[in-house]
Amino acid sequence: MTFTQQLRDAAQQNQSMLCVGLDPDTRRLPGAWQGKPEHIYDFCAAIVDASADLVCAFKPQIAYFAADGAEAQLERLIAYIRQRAPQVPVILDAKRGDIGSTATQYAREAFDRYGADAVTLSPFMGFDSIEPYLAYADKGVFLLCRTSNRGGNDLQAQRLASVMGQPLLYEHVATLAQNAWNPDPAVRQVGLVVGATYPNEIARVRQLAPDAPLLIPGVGAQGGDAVATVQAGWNGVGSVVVNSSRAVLYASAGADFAQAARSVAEATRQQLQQAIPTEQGEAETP
Ligand SMILES: O=c1ccn([C@@H]2O[C@H](COP(=O)(O)O)[C@@H](O)[C@H]2O)c(=O)[nH]1
Repeated sequence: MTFTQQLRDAAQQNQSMLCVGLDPDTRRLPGAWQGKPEHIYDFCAAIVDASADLVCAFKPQIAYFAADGAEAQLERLIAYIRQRAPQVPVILDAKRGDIGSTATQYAREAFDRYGADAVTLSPFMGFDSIEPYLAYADKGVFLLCRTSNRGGNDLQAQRLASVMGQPLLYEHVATLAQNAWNPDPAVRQVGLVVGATYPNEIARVRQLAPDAPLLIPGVGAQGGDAVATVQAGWNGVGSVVVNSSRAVLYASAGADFAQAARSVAEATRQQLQQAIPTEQGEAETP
């Protein structure tokens, strides 16, 4: 099954556009686990248990595991998600980008070692840095397009004088993902990352890439507007995957952390679903 289909099925089954981000900061682990990297897996597995029926994807951020030498726990966690929630795809947030020979190794890391279903990539080094990932036909990639941080403007909002129509850089990335960098439109392996903090840009990206899956971080801790995000990104065709990490993970620092995480995830899921334009409200979640 293709990644896009897997995403659609999970969204449909759980009636959800919510992706829970797994960003385990050891300083914020609950109770006796605080400051103990050996409990990263336990914490994330409890979050998975608490939210598996509420999400369309999980997104582990590799930095939080690698910084503590916890890669083995990340492998274990993804294997656990497979077993606990086989219908829910895993997007490895690694933001890789390198020449083809090195990208081949990064692709092996994401897909063979960790068993992720998709990975985030920087498009900065061009199509040959993306190609090794596309060789895995059933996997997906999300290219950084208009990121959620303010500094994203430094490059992504620059106008490209050399390209016909003079688009902004992020618009050019969206157009590439929709066309030239999307070798098999039927499979649609290439999605885009757009920040929930920039709804106008989400709408523009959706216009340029109507059927690309959009991974949209920035609701919750970064203050992005969940309703505006769905209104901008939803067209009934391309998947909308809205990530929230810290707001869910650290909803409580106490023994009730998993229940509190579930409550926030459930409220966010509902808010996103209710924002689907009414004439399509009962339609299949793409
Ligand atoms: O533009 C981007 C791209 C990726 N991220 C990642 O998403 C989560 C957001 O975490 P929150 O706690 O919900 O703010 C995090 O892993 C980032 O690395 C992003 O925020 N913006």
